[in-house]
Amino acid sequence: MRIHIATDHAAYEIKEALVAHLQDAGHEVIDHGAFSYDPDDDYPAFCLAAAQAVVDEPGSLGVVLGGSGNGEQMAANLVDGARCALAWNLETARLTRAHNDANMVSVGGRMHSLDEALAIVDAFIAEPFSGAARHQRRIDQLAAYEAARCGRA
Ligand SMILES: O=C[C@H](O)[C@H](O)[C@H](O)COP(=O)(O)O
Repeated sequence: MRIHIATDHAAYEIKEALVAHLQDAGHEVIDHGAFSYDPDDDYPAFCLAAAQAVVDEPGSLGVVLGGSGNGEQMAANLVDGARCALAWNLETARLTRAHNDANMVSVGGRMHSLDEALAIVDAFIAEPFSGAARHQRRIDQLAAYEAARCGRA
């Protein structure tokens, strides 16, 4: 699977480990930054780029990392078509695929050990969307709002 990834300084080491982890698992990882450790960098540009890439490549998934994952999730969700959830354990990671068909996950690198963060991302990637009608109906309602807001409907 093609996976777009981004982080700011707060989870830079986790991103490096995650890229290697995902590549070892056979995924194609596209890194949208940060490309070096800079304690003063800002997450929006990295996360917006990753989210746009996910939307531009249906079937791909995205991972944004930061200290809490909060701002990274907010940034990603500003891109039309991005559905980014902040996952904070295995269950929230699985549920956002199964119920929300999330195409991106945000993880707070300061909230977890490295092993926990990797496991959260693994759980997110492994879980399929359930396809249940009630979940699709709700996703469609959000998409309709987004389309209207953007003048597409
Ligand atoms: O929501 C934002 C993220 O958690 C950032 O990674 C965090 O705010 C960065 O904080 P600082 O610049 O204090 O390292």
